[in-house]
Amino acid sequence: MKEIDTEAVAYHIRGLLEALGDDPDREGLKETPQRVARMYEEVFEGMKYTNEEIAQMFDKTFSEDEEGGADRYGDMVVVKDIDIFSYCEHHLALMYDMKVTVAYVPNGKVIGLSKIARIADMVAKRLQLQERIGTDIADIITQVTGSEDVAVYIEGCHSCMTARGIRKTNTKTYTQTLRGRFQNESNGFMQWWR
Ligand SMILES: Nc1nc2c(ncn2[C@@H]2O[C@H](COP(=O)(O)OP(=O)(O)OP(=O)(O)O)[C@@H](O)[C@H]2O)c(=O)[nH]1
Ligand SMILES: [Zn+2]
Repeated sequence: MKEIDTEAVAYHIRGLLEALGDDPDREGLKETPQRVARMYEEVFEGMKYTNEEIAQMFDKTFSEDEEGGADRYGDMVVVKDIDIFSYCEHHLALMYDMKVTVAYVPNGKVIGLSKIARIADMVAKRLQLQERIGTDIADIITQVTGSEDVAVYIEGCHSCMTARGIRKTNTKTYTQTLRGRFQNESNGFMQWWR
């Protein structure tokens, strides 16, 4: 774990306000550097942790006996429409209206359902690519459950594409990460997408 240097963030936000030609000492901006630093500490919390540390943090699994032996039948667990926000690493711009669907086939251990949403939340709280949010979630689910059969489907809007640049306000991006048996048998998963 590493801390975010909030003092340095505040210092640089002040410099940014100056660079934009504004007066960081005027009434409305006086508190802004500290406020932004506190906000960044919250929205970039995931930058404090590696994927391994996030896996340890949310390693709440149950053995198959307790859960009725779902894995004996190769049953799939799907948690659908986890809503997240993230920030694109190219523009520091918001990714919004994002929904994540995670599926996996338990391999002796099932993970607490809320932990799947917590993992998605935490990896989104980084400077990200939509593609990498998917691979980060899949890596962590595999580490926690020991299952290689993981799929992650993400839809999202990128403000760097909607509010500026190409300005395609209705455009959504869809990404999928398919691991293990989902690479060959993804049909059963795909019916959960929408
Ligand atoms: N693959 C991927 N690309 C992204 C993501 N978020 C933003 N981008 C893209 O990153 C690219 C950066 O391109 P650049 O040409 O360096 O930046 P730019 O001049 O601002 O590009 P425009 O957005 O086309 O104006 C753009 O095409 C963005 O749309 C993401 O999550 N995944
Ligand atoms: Zn961007």
